[in-house]
This record gives sequence, structure tokens and C-alpha cells, in this order.
Amino acid sequence: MTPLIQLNGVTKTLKGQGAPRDILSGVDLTVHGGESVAILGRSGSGKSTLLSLIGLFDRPDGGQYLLGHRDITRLPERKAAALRSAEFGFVFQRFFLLKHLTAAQNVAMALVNGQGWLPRRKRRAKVMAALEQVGIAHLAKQRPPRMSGGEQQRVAIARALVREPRVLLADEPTGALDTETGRLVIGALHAATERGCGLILVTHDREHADRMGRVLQLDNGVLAPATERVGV
Ligand SMILES: Nc1ncnc2c1ncn2[C@@H]1O[C@H](COP(=O)(O)OP(=O)(O)OP(=O)(O)O)[C@@H](O)[C@H]1O
Repeated sequence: MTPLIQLNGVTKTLKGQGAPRDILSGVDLTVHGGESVAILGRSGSGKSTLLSLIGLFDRPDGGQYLLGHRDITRLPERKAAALRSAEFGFVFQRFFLLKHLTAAQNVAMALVNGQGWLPRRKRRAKVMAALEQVGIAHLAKQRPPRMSGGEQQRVAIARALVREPRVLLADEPTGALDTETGRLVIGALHAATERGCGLILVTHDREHADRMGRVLQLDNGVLAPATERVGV
């Protein structure tokens, strides 16, 4: 089966003030549909940089990036933006919900912005299905200020899922949540892989990482299988 995502020897050098600094120095990563991968790494190791390359917010300096059979290593920004909204869903530590809109309206925003015109009934069905998928359909008419952090993050996940992305990218999605709420959120993300979506999760939390199919570690600019947890 063709992998969903394939990174071969991807490099990224930061050229700011001072000497250029290699952040990624030959990252290899293969992710199939329905697979979940956690990426661990110390602060500043380049996890967010890697995720922004995968999500086409940035381009590699070297190496190759394939999405299915398509080589997207050097995609111009206009094409990248179209591909990003068609194929990727994003979940961040902050929820970025609009406070004056209901949960359903927040999720529907992703359809309005990304998929052209959809008949009202179809849009509503998609929104409710996404909210149901993350277990909060009963909160469809609630506004974010009246929701817990975990509920708000699940709205954000529903917003990422409503366009049925092929790849879900989550950068520290439990960073602002307590452990128990974090577990619920990770469960909601993981459920997306049951429908064939690929999931890449960046986290500092080893317990959450261990719920993914594979746990990798970014260290010195390369990805490798994370070492076994000791003493658990
Ligand atoms: N735009 C930028 N300009 C200069 N340096 C940057 C820029 N973006 C990131 N960096 C640096 O690149 C390195 C990697 O950053 P990145 O945010 O990818 O790490 P991270 O592993 O996600 O860290 P954390 O776990 O703290 O979020 C860091 O040293 C950071 O300071």
C-alpha cells in the first residue's frame, strides 16, 4: 500500500542572526492511512518545525516529501494552501475557537472557509457527525465560554475532522489540559485513525505517546524509535 506520507532525508536549516543552525538534519518518516505516530523530543528539538513542514506551512531545504504518489517537496504557496485545506486537519495546544459562536457554528466555519458552497442540510449533517465523533454532539448549541477545556479542545478536533482530512496533525493538543481530560482528547484523536486518517501527534507526555501505534523521538535533527520507558 502506498504510504500517506513519506519524508526522505528531510533537512531544515534556520538562517537568522548568527550562524545557520541545522534543526532537521535528515528526517525519515513514513505514515500510512489509519496509522498513529507520536513524536517526542526535548524542548527546542524541532518538533513544531517538523510538523509545520508536514502541514505545508514551510518547505524543507533538502530531502523529499511525498503525499501519496505526489512529490510536494517544493510546492508553491498557492498550491500548498489548497492542499493544506483539502488534505490536512490541525489541532493545536490553544483551541482558537470563536467565543460568540456555538460549538456547531465553530465547526461549520471550517466548511465555509474550505469547501465552497454546501447545502445547509448537508453542512449540518457533517457538523453533527464530527461533533458526535468526538462525543460532544449534545453540546452543539453551547458556546465556548461555557465549556470545559477538554470540551473546547474536542470542538477544535471536530473542526479539524469535519472536512475529512487524510492527515491529522496535533501539536501538544493536551498541553493546556489536566491528565484525565488529556486522556479523553487523545482518545478522540485516536478515534479518527479508525476511519483511515493518519495521525501525527507531537507531545511531551509519554503516557499519551504510548497510546499511539508508534512512538518516535526527535533528537539531534533525526527521528528514531523512542527508547522504552523505564520503570513503568
Ligand atoms: N522562526 C524562527 N526563527 C528562529 N529560530 C526559530 C524559529 N522557529 C524555531 N526556531 C528555533 O528552532 C528550534 C526548534 O524549534 P521548535 O519550535 O521546532 O522546537 P520544539 O521541539 O517544537 O520545541 P517545544 O517542545 O519547546 O515546542 C528552537 O531552538 C527554536 O528556538
